[in-house]
Amino acid sequence: MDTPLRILADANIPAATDASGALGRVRLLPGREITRAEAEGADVLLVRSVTPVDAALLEGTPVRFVGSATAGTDHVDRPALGHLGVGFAWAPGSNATSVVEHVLAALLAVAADRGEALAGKTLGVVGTGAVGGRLAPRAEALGMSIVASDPPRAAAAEARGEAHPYVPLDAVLAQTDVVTLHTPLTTAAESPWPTRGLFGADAFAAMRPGAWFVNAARGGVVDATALRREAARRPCVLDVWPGEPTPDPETVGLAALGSPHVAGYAADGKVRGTAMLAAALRRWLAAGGAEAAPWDESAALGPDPPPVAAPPAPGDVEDPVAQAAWLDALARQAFSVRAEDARFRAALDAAGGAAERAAAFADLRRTYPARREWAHYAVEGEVPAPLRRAVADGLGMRIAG
Ligand SMILES: O=C(O)[C@H](O)[C@H](O)COP(=O)(O)O
Repeated sequence: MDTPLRILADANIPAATDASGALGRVRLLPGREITRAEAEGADVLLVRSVTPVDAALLEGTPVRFVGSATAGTDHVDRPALGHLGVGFAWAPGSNATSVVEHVLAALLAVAADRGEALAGKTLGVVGTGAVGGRLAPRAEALGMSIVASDPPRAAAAEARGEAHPYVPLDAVLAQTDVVTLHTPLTTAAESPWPTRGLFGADAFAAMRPGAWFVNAARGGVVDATALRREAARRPCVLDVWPGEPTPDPETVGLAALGSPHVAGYAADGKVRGTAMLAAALRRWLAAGGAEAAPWDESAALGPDPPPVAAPPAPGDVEDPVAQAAWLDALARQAFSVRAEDARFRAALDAAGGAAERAAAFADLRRTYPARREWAHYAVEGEVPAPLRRAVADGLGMRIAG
């Protein structure tokens, strides 16, 4: 290519310049400022979830390739991109482990704060893709039993004549102590099983009284009015919100734990997303005859974090309530959902109107403290035998010695 490729990237994509700088000239902008006027000066767009990508953004611009460093693609009109002949890549699964660990940290925190056990509870997993599929075995290792609903996977298995473990959503809601959402956000035009507004008054009414509710998928899967009512009735862990980036202040106030759509923000997951896009962009360029050396992402992540310390053994190591408290005390050394919740509430409380709240929401995400996936943590000290499986396979931390 004679003139350098003009790559316009969301400044919130870590190492975007390192990953793609060898391919062209990289310019960084906040995702919400990637407008049509900016796209007119770009050949390639690299975005995250806050940039709506559609014909209005791209038609008539030089953009020939769009990469989204995200697992979800509901901000991208993929048929429009196909129609315009614009290449597209995204990063499915890149941050799944991060979301799983946010959810596990939150479940342990809620259990510990309520003086309840996690072991022995039933977890209803709604959607068993990259996140739900990884969450289930880890929650099982914490002693939870799993009931899952996934209509697309159930239908595919049935079409192949295969048995499957899925039950209808109503059965999940009726049978479980905790319901956690891990679906994509889809409309009826996109899927026979649309999820937009899936959780309204009826779905909540079908849940057990007092059952916990977790949403780290997309805010639009849940109806805002129903959610506000439920947040007053049951422990709700909310990382995503109807109406993002301006969540309803009352719902925030009522939530057991809240955060600004950062469940997937472990550094490992974000860098993995960058690497997936960089590889896809290289493949796209190679198809047009331009080869470039692969990007080595290892330098983008620092060394492993320091070890975490096994808390003192509980008096009764077989007591599931004490076990949840012990696991929470261990997990929170790596990553504190309570600290994130406090930071979130303080920033939103300090913000005035909707515009200020939206700015605060974006700022919280931009300045999210560094977090690593738990596989990078070694646990030092004595891990009581009944908790070893929960630490190794549930939290996924390494037991030293
Ligand atoms: O879809 C995803 O990958 C996640 O929701 C991701 O964490 C969104 O983050 P953003 O692109 O908005 O920074």
